[in-house]
Amino acid sequence: MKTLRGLYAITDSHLLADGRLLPYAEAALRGGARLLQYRDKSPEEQRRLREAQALQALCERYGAELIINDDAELAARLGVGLHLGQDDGSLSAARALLGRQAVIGATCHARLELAEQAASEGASYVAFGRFFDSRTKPGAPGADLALLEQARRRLHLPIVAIGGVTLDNATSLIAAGASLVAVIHALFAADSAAEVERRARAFSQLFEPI
Ligand SMILES: Cc1ncc(COP(=O)(O)OP(=O)(O)O)c(N)n1
Ligand SMILES: Cc1nc(C(=O)O)sc1CCOP(=O)(O)O
Ligand SMILES: [Mg+2]
Repeated sequence: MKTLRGLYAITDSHLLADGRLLPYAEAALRGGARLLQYRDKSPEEQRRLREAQALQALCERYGAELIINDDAELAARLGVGLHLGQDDGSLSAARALLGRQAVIGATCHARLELAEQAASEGASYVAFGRFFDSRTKPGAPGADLALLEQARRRLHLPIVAIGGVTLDNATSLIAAGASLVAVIHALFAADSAAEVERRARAFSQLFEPI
């Protein structure tokens, strides 16, 4: 399995509509994103399959991990990773379905006990959030930096920080213990693929030793 550290780019069906999904996702990968999550809530199975396959090919080209949001069957069909929220089905069942090597992540909001549970069920990483005001998910429960510090001490898994992450606040999350920062708006709400690449590179550089 690849090292789970760095920028975690998450697609958004509104920001990446009108032909932007693949060029903007590729720009994020070119800028150094290590994980790319396909997050599309639509019921259009055929389109979702086609898009996920195209993203899989891109991730392979750039040595990154593709993670499917919510949909264990699609992840199993492609043989890629999966992210599950608290209401998205059983993590143990997903681990059994996808096998030992798959990257499987779990949303833990601001609750360490959920992270410990996820770890015991075979999660590869745990995600905490929302740390800041989020344009994408304004109603997500809040989390703070003290939680990240506590999680770093208690858990032995990569920790993802999500929710309103920007180039201005990501350093505080990394310093508090985040192994990955997951970003939608501050990465993909951009006028060009070149700008997405510039932002992705800037996020990625925050993880480099000085
Ligand atoms: C990396 C990461 N962290 C958290 C989430 C949120 O998952 P969930 O609570 O299931 O909400 P939706 O994204 O499905 O709306 C995530 N997707 N990725
Ligand atoms: C999908 C998601 N989950 C969250 C959580 O707290 O679990 S916050 C969030 C949205 C992240 O998007 P942005 O970078 O635009 O804030
Ligand atoms: Mg979900």
